[in-house]
Amino acid sequence: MAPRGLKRVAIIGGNRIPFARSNGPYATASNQDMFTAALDGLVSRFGLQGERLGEVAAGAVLKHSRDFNLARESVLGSRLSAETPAYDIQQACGTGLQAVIQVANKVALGQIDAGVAGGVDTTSDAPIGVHEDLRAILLRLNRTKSLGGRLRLLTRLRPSHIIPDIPRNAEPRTGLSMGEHAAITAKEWGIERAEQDELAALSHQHLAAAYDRGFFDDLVTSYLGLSRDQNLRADSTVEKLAKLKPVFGDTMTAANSTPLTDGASTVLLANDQWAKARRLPVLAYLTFSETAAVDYVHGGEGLLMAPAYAVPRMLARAGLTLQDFDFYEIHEAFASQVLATLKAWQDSAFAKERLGLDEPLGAIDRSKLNVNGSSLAAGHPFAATGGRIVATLAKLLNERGSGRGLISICAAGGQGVTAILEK
Ligand SMILES: CC(=O)CC(=O)SCCNC(=O)CCNC(=O)[C@H](O)C(C)(C)COP(=O)(O)OP(=O)(O)OC[C@H]1O[C@@H](n2cnc3c(N)ncnc32)[C@H](O)[C@@H]1OP(=O)(O)O
Repeated sequence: MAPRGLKRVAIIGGNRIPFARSNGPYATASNQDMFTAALDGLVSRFGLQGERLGEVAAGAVLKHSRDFNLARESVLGSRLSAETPAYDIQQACGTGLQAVIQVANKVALGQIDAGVAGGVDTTSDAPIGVHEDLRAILLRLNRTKSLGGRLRLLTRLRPSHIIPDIPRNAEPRTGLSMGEHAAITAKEWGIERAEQDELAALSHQHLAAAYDRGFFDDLVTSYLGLSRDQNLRADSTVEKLAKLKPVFGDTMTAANSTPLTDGASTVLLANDQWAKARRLPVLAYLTFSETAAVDYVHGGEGLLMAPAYAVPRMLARAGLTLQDFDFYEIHEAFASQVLATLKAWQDSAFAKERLGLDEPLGAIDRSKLNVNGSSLAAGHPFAATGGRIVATLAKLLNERGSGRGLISICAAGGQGVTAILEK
């Protein structure tokens, strides 16, 4: 069955709650609480009360088993029509952008007219598991009918069984944390401490300026007493950041690494006709996307370097160069990871040996990079970052009146999700 023709995918806008530092103001909020708040804020913003949308696609990187379909439960908790289908996806920190791409593809194919994509995460309410042996006993206990059998099982309980299984911010195949992996890449690419601190300080200064000029007034809904991203420190300067001690490798600190964060974001996507019928202006269009993965286990590539591969493939398909953009939104998992990616794109050997290209992609105009701040300042609630970036870039393009923006997000598991927005 062939589709009848592709439709343009319009980004109508986004809504998110301010991002909070882990174990801060959202410590008692669940993923479902936060995502419902972000979704319901989107409903208010765009008059979607009672609307039956094509679908809601969203996800969380860290999820309790009770949230087997977080997106659907959040729809039922929101003022969208209860007849809106919803499902969860997960691609680590690429989740939010991948959700946008999923919904966009269905809009493009004419399978749905409009949908919401989003993501949420909380490291304050991480899903703690129980000891494997205790789990086995509890499962058997649930199946055993006789009192004697149950009592016999209970005698197998040991004090060590109360040790919880807490999810680690680490790669299962290497045992190394994201920060430790990023530190290896930073060393390989010779990324200096000073340039990392400069990028981090700029992220804070840009985000603070954007809040001050009201840029986020129609993108961020106050929640649980927060009206701005809690991690934001407008007074961040390279001099202050230079004083912090390294936490990963020799150059990465708490300021040039993202903090553990809680938060949620949503984006409304639609075809032109749907938007026009509701008199909703289009901010920008999603025109291309690409996902890549690298073999960081055996292939000698850095864990967070997959966007360095996804972007050239996407540019080739779009017939564009790296310089053909007005804005670059490169997720700041770590300052060193952004800088390593930019350096790789300028490197002749990387172009030839890793990308199979004759020439490197070249440098970008750094004044176009993360102009309203990014994850180092806003924080990084893993699955919520993609929605934050898409909504921010769409609004930037709308403000400019025309242009093109590149989104690049690295993800755990050696993956990268990228996209192009145009006005
Ligand atoms: C997951 C994916 O798929 C892909 C990705 O995105 S990978 C990224 C995933 N994210 C991560 O791995 C999170 C990494 N971050 C962490 O683990 C932790 O935040 C961390 C270990 C880096 C730091 O944790 P911490 O020590 O609790 O940080 P915190 O106490 O806030 O800060 C340490 C110090 O730096 C200071 N500091 C932090 N930012 C600052 C700033 N902008 N200006 C001035 N000082 C600052 C703090 O004030 C604090 O100072 P004191 O010790 O004097 O109080």
